[in-house]
Amino acid sequence: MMSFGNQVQLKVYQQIEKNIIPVSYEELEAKAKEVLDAKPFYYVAASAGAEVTAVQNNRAFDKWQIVPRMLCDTSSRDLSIELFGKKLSYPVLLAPVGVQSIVHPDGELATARAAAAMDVPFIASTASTYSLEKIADTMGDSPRWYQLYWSGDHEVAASMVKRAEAAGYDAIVITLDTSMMGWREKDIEHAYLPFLEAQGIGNYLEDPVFCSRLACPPQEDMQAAIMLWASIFGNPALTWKDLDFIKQQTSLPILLKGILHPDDAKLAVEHGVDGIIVSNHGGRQVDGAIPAIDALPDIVEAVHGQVPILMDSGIRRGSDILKALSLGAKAVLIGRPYMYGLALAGDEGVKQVLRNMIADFDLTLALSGKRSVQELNRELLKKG
Ligand SMILES: Cc1cc2nc3c(=O)[nH]c(=O)nc-3n(C[C@H](O)[C@H](O)[C@H](O)COP(=O)(O)O)c2cc1C
Ligand SMILES: O=C(O)C(=O)c1ccccc1
Repeated sequence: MMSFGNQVQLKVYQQIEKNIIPVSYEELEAKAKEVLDAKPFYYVAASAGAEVTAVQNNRAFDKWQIVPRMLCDTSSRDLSIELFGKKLSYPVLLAPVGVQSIVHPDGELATARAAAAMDVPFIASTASTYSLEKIADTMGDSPRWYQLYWSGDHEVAASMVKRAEAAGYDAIVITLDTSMMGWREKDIEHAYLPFLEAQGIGNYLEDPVFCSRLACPPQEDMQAAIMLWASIFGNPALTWKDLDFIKQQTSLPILLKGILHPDDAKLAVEHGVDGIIVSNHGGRQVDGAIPAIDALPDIVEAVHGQVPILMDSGIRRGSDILKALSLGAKAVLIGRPYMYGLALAGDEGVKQVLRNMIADFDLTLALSGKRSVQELNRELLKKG
């Protein structure tokens, strides 16, 4: 009986399928730094302020220690989960990341191809270089979710959601933590804001409502389109009451991304959302914010299993996934690791990052004495 994890190991050992990119996260990042120009590299790698939260996102996992169990017959394992009535092969999704063409010309299209090949859902960003329809077209029936940046122009937000539903996306993720960009020192020093270029707003440029707000087609006056984008991108005036508006636009499940406070998690449930993503945006928004893995346990407790809770920010290896799931997350999202895979080797690179991370998780699960994601709980962990 050979598990997913063992198969991946064996293939690499036998050189049938060589790793074309580094395996370790640290080397992956170092290699991406070599091949990318400084501006796009730091746009991806850097975070807000002194990057305390970004560093803590990773370190905070070390506090939790796995206490493996023995003699549990882990010869066959099931990594699948069910979310919103659909089976997913793994408890892993690709986090929404905007402007992906800054690291690879195929951008989100390459990521979408890799996601489909690996049967891992891709959460396409509102701020994608390629339109949400073009992304969907590369994915066949493979699972995909859509991430909404709820713009100051409600009709544009509604249009995005309706387009996503028409293009076969399975869920809507509303990101709440980025009503404006955080204070990112590297990007300010570099005077680099990729969404102030045409490639950054590709998905908006194909939105009929967005274009209807322009005096002429965007191709004739790109500067005007970019200025319009900048004026409507974020919406710091939103409140919980506004959620009803989006709910009325779609029958898809709605998740809120960027929840860190247990009281907000309770409010989310009270307002009828279908899921929560615990996240601090990879440390890119509020420097000094609580690491996502530290916010997770209190939120799990506050929500009492009423809706699924996912998490991201700092997932780098299989053991991180195991810890997050043992603390009550239903699934995790990964961000920067796959962006480096994309930068280094396009869709093949994204595939390999996913394959390695899932193989590592599968082996860590087995060696901890567990056969399935359902068997994971807090009893497997000790707080060190
Ligand atoms: C370059 C970059 C762009 C991002 N763009 C978006 C976005 O468009 N929408 C969104 O909800 N989150 C965005 N995020 C945040 C990710 O979805 C995710 O929360 C974060 O990357 C997870 O942390 P990790 O990178 O430590 O895995 C972005 C992150 C990065 C690194
Ligand atoms: O950079 C980000 O973190 C992000 O969320 C974003 C927002 C708008 C455009 C591109 C990326």
